[in-house]
Amino acid sequence: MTAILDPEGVRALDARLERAGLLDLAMEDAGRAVADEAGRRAPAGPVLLLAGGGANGGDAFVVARHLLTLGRDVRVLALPSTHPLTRLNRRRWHAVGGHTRPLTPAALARQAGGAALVVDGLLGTGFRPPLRPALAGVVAALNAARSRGAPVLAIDLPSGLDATQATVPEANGAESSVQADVTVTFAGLKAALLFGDAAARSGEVVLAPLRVPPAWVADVQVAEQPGDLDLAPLLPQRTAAAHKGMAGRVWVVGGHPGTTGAPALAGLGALRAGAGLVTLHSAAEVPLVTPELMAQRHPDLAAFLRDTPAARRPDAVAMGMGLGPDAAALALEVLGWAVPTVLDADALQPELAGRGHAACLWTPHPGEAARLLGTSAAGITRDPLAAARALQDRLGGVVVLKGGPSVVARAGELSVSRGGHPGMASAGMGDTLSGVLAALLGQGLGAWDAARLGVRLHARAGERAAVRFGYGLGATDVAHELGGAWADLRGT
Ligand SMILES: NC(=O)C1=CN([C@@H]2O[C@H](COP(=O)(O)OP(=O)(O)OC[C@H]3O[C@@H](n4cnc5c(N)ncnc54)[C@H](O)[C@@H]3O)[C@@H](O)[C@H]2O)[C@@H](O)CC1
Ligand SMILES: Nc1ncnc2c1ncn2[C@@H]1O[C@H](COP(=O)(O)OP(=O)(O)O)[C@@H](O)[C@H]1O
Repeated sequence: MTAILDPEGVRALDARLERAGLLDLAMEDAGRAVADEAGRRAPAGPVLLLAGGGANGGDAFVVARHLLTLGRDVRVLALPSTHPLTRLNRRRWHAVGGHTRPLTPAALARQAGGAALVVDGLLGTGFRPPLRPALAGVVAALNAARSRGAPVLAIDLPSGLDATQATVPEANGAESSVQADVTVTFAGLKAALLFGDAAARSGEVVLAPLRVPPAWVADVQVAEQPGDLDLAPLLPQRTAAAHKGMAGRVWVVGGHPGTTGAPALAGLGALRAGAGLVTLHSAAEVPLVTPELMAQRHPDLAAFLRDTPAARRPDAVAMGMGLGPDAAALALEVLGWAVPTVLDADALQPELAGRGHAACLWTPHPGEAARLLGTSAAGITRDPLAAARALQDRLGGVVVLKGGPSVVARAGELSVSRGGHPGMASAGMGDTLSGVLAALLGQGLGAWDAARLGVRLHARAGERAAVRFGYGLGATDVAHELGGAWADLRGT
């Protein structure tokens, strides 16, 4: 399980390290991890380090000392600092024979010329946008050096990114953040390293754990990112005596004239994620994508749902895909059954807020999330963790805010998925996910576990299918890889 930290959490962790007399050692650990990565990335040639005034700059001085003691050609350009540990590590750097020159855009441009690697230790989690103009010139000079061929390694976070934001802060059209090739981050991931344009600025992300009790990090995390090893135990198990009635009866309620493919894709997702019996209920004629699915057309879908006796209700429902304008009323009918239910697409309506139950799983993409919260999609994607928290507050149950990566939220807890493929940005992909989630609910998982496992299975299936289809990936291709994704997780 990997922690996701925000600046407040980092400050709390720092305070705890300080009380324990371990902060100096944490900076030493951090700098050593960066020096190791720098050695791997650039085994020979000069290394240029840029040190800012805060602890991020202190890390840079530790890196410089370690590389120097390994016999490397090391140059340091630094801003003045009042930070005690940064000053301490600057003295240690000088004590081993190192030199420091003042950091200016011109000095950077000169020194970066022959560098095998430039290490960005200007700003980390302590940075608050907007970037001051004096540093904007340095950031621009660093990006220019990179475009002339010098690879850039960022310490903790590329300078100029706000650790909590998926967007790159703006600064009057000037370069506002560093473009890194690799970022070595400490103790836990930061949201900026995971989401949106900010993540694209970070390059490859390497996590360097600090040697502290894991509970110290868990105590301050804002979210977690489970690994496949964490999720594998959630996979439903069957004995040889299993029969279809034990593997979950799933209903898909969706489709409307003109949007009949969506429920079919959800049905396929449910089938491939192990549902024993999948029935599509629709007001329209749904295409038969595979004969294992049963499809029932109801001229009056509302009456059919209303008249379904408790004994005939399924183990789980996925509803909303292509369901059309009556979706909210139909959803209210199904919510009254208190059966585990995935609400997607047209069933994601603001009037359903507060009408759900604990076994509801809401699966908005950013556009639907914006409709539910009365905000813009840009507002949602800027801070997906905050958006997922707000959606869960509003809707209750469990929320999957879809994206690459998706965020799963339940009361007081956030989980960020990993993996997937940009080829999954294609129509119908979310319909398949709804089916997967309903299948897991139908096999007895709770909404939180079904969401975390289902999102990962779907993402893994996408990774597998992308090997063949790349950006031409279709939702059915992903559905057909679900069995392989399941086997991958079981084999971890
Ligand atoms: N607990 C942890 O996770 C650890 C964190 N460490 C390092 O500590 C860093 C955080 O250190 P700090 O809190 O000192 O903060 P930073 O070093 O990230 O930033 C503070 C510096 O940025 C400047 N600054 C802030 N806003 C600015 C703006 N708008 N324009 C220009 N300059 C601005 C400040 O004047 C100050 O010099 C982390 O990113 C990481 O590199 C490591 O030392 C190891 C332990
Ligand atoms: N770039 C990406 N990386 C990983 N997964 C992605 C990416 N883009 C989309 N996805 C996944 O694909 C699905 C898209 O869902 P959605 O937008 O609801 O599609 P639709 O409404 O067409 O069915 C979500 O599960 C999302 O997490």
